[in-house]
Amino acid sequence: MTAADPLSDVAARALPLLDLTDLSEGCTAEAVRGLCERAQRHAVAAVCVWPRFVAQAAQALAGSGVRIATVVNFPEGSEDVAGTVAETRAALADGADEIDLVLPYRAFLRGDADAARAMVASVREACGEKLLKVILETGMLPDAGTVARASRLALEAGADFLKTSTGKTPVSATPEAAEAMLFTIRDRDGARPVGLKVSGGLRRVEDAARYLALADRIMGPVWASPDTFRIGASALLDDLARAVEAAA
Ligand SMILES: O=C[C@H](O)COP(=O)(O)O
Repeated sequence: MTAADPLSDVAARALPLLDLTDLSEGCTAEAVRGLCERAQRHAVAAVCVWPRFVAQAAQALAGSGVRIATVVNFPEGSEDVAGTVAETRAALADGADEIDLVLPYRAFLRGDADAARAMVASVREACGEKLLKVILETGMLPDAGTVARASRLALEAGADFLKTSTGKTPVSATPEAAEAMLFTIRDRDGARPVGLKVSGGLRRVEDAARYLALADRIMGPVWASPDTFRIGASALLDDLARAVEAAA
């Protein structure tokens, strides 16, 4: 994917990679019903909803191929391990396929890497075979070197995906952070497949194009698939759908 690719091609490629998200404070069962309908209509990768809506989404999307993601230790990253593990187990029991865990990034920044590692390892264990994405909250990390260190910690503790942001801080995904995460994924030891989810503040098809181009450049043009690359967004679907429809 390059800057010269038509936006309709970008959008067609991005739709099956989308984690269609509603993590708004005032989210309602009615909003989740609409979210699930749109997710199914556009065959996105997953919906990402608050834990209290997982059972509803799992029921609405049963047999559709759209996966159910939810968030734990979200958005502050400061819950305790036992509570976060309990939250994870409850979400899985309700039908979650994927857990998006906020790294205790404040502890990590204070130098308490052990606390951050223990959280990821404990939730990894609770997840079993289910997908674990670890949100680094890169907008709160001071530089690319710190993003790379947090990425390595999360991968070593068992993350299946690195994810940039909660969407709740002033700075969300940036190309610089995504690049540092992709380099860490590419250069890690071991053959276990690992993916990247860019999230937070992505609104336009051009945003998707920028991150897909980055993934293609660093990981190669056939790497990005729903198993390795997701775009988490609450307000991107309409622009993607418009671009696809405009070309039809
Ligand atoms: O996990 C994804 C983010 O919460 C979505 O952020 P957004 O509302 O800025 O798209």
